[in-house]
Amino acid sequence: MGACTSKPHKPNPYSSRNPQPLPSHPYDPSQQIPKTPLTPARDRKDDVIAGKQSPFFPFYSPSPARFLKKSPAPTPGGGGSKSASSTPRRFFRRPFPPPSPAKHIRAVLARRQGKKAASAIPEEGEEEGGGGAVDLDKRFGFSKEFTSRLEVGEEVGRGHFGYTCSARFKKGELKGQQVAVKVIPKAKMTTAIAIEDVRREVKILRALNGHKNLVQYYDAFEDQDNVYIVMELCEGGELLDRILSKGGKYSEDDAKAVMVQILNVVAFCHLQGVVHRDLKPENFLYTSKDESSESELKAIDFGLSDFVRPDERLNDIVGSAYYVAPEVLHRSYSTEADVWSIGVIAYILLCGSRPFWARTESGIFRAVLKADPSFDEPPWPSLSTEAKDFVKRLLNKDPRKRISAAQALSHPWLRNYNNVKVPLDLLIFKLMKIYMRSSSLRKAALRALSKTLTADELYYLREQFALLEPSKNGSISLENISKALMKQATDAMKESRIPDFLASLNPLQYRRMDFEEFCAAALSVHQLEALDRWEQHARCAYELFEKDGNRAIMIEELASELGLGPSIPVHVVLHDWIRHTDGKLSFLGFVKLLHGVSSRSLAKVQ
Ligand SMILES: Nc1ncnc2c1ncn2[C@@H]1O[C@H](COP(=O)(O)OP(=O)(O)OP(=O)(O)O)[C@@H](O)[C@H]1O
Ligand SMILES: [Ca+2]
Ligand SMILES: [Ca+2]
Repeated sequence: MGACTSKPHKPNPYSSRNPQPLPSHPYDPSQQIPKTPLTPARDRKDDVIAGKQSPFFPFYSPSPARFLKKSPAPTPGGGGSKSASSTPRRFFRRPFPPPSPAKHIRAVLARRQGKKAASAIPEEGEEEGGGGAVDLDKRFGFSKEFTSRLEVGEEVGRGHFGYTCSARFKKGELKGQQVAVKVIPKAKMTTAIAIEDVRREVKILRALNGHKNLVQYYDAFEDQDNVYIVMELCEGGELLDRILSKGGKYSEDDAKAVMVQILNVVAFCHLQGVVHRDLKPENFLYTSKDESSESELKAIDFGLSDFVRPDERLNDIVGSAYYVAPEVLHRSYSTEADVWSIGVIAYILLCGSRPFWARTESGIFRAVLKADPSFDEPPWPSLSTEAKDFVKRLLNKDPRKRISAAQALSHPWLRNYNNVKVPLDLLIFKLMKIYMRSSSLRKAALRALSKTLTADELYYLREQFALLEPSKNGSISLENISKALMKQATDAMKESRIPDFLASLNPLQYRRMDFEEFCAAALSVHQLEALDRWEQHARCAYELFEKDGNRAIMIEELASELGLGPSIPVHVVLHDWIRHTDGKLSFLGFVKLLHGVSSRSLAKVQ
């Protein structure tokens, strides 16, 4: 057992001598999360230490989608919305309570603690170390020399899965170096999933080491009782505490400074094929307490993170309720889910309250799925149009319409802030892959659409094209793409199979692509569709297409383009899309063609 746990004044809350009290009725879906006033971190941590009733440990895990099936439960104080599409905010004269520590979704805890049903809920203390955990292999292959290498100091923080102490290397080349050690008790790892999570947390930290906004990883150790993750000590505290100390409101410039750092590290993770899945202000730490200095923000806690292949959708429900994206609740998501969480953080920074709030977990989920966050109440009317547009684009409920982290850094609200550099975005390669597999007809339609892009919209594409270092004649090939990716490669890219994905861009091996074609290939039709001016774009593009690309087509040709199988009566479905007079595409057909094969049928092809 690490020295951390033997400190008499800081008892280990994970020890069976100090069990977390269970909720009085774990089944009660309306169980209230206690109202959370402006709570300094110290108090809430002390609450846990003192063994008071914790709102963080609901032990029952009903299907997180169950709220979709039943009518919304009325919630006291008007916190729940009566109509599915109304935001609970409208029932409040005052803003929501200020942000407070986020709770993990029940399903996360249940899966990781091995609770299959309510009847499986153990008595207090039963879960600690024993039960089903006996035959689990809890060997990680980490060094066993923790106590000889490090001297442990004060506790500096804690979460559900671990607690963190300051420490110092006793010997070796890092001798004297102050570090942080996250201690994860093996007794808490009662399922294979929990063990795998810890294994992956270390693997990801190790692979991603080196980004300036990601906590630096030094080493991992283990003994009989714990896993120890040794990393850089961030002395400036959690972003959440900074938000609370500022009364929940940041100036736009202060919010930009936070956003740029968060987006930088998240864009980097996404390029590596890592999705964090638990982005919240508690999981960003400042390196120093000094607000005026160069204190940097660091992402921590990759405990729920995973590798995701470019074409893959994840399905396990993971995260913290206030920050969880709608598609996570629908069990089909990828890196865009992190961008949603960043949107929630941005909303909180700018106005001081949460965009989706209710007293119960199911109430929060309903709001996330159905409610539109308010941008009408103060201080929103006094904030810049760009700031509002930025937050709205992050909080688009459709992940295909949501902008990526790299795109967020090129949004007008941020693009001129402090020499922001737009990083390479995997999204362009995903879109290029679909483009290359499209028919010449769809390519022509996309080309027409790309000609309608405004200078503002072209900014991101220009930046991405420049990152691919085109040749002197202004074109790129597969080699440019692989070089640009290799420059950024870490071990994580292998895990997330990005090299395999690159092979799908093989047609570019034999030809080059100029900027004009690149725009057609890398533009996102779904994202453009989310803009107010979409109709204009599409009409204008259709006119251009009429001049250059429209031709009489066979219904079968269009059906195959759209991935419609022979069992579907294509004549009936597609009739509206073809002009009767000349057999060419109608406007509706043109728009359908722009969208191309639906992602579902594309997944089948792969
Ligand atoms: N490198 C660090 N430097 C300083 N403090 C840290 C560091 N890493 C973690 N902490 C503190 O410890 C707390 C818990 O760490 P972490 O979030 O990794 O644990 P967790 O159990 O996985 O949390 P969660 O409940 O969010 O899943 C952090 O919120 C932070 O206050
Ligand atoms: Ca955490
Ligand atoms: Ca965690």
